[in-house]
Amino acid sequence: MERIEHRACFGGWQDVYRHRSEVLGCDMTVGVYFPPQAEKGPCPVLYWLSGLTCTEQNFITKAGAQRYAAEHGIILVAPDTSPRGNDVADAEGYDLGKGAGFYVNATQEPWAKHYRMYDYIVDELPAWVEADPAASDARAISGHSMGGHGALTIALKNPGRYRSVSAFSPIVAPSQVPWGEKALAAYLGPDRAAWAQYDATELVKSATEKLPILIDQGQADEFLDAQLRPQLFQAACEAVDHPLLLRMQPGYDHSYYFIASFIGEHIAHHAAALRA
Ligand SMILES: N[C@@H](CCC(=O)N[C@@H](CSC=O)C(=O)NCC(=O)O)C(=O)O
Repeated sequence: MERIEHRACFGGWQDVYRHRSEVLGCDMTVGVYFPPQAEKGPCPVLYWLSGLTCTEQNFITKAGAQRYAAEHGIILVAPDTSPRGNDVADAEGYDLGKGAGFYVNATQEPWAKHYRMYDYIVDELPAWVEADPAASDARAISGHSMGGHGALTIALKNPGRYRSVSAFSPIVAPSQVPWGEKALAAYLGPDRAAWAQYDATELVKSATEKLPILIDQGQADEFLDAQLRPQLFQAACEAVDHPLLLRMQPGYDHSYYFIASFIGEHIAHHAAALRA
């Protein structure tokens, strides 16, 4: 493990690490923000999953989350969005391959060898983070777009593992939209039954834990109707009485300006659960 960035930020430290991932079979970069409270004892951790085309840099440089993490004493962990390296498979286009891991364990060639982002986020990354005495095992998860899909599906599939979950502009029904159909077909094959295990709108129907979900969605989001379709998830939640607060925010698009505008409220939402 190597620390490759170390910058003072709101009384704490914004670091970036490179570490070996055995699950992914490559080196990975991860942004970790340590709030000032981490110098005095273990702090809870919010895992942030970024969207298509992102690395760890997008969130740590654009969201402005560190100010709120410092207020609430929360460690922020922002991993890269796919395996990386010259021997890792890739594809034309921004929505498949590197930068587009979709937080699944691929079963199809040429992806299966490295594209195991689900196991990386659920198991390997927390084990690495929590080996640091500054981090406790109280976890929350959030993300944006493809990362919102990751946060929702991972929380729904792992009852008891996360104290809270939220998402910005998530892909809530990947089996029903072009981004998801392309990625799930490539990574999991043509059998749509396999896709359901990574589709929040399907998973919520049988969720055993009623973890309240906070979603913010911009009404001026350029991907809203074609790729995101939050109403599909809202209807599924209503059908099974799963607690969901879906906030449609007038004027906001899909960008990090939107995330920066509401990240403080999301971190307060997570802090209430993590510090309860
Ligand atoms: N038009 C873009 C499409 C990629 C894009 O918008 N990526 C979003 C996430 S979309 C869903 O996962 C993003 O977070 N971009 C990084 C940023 O800093 O804004 C393109 O063609 O690249």
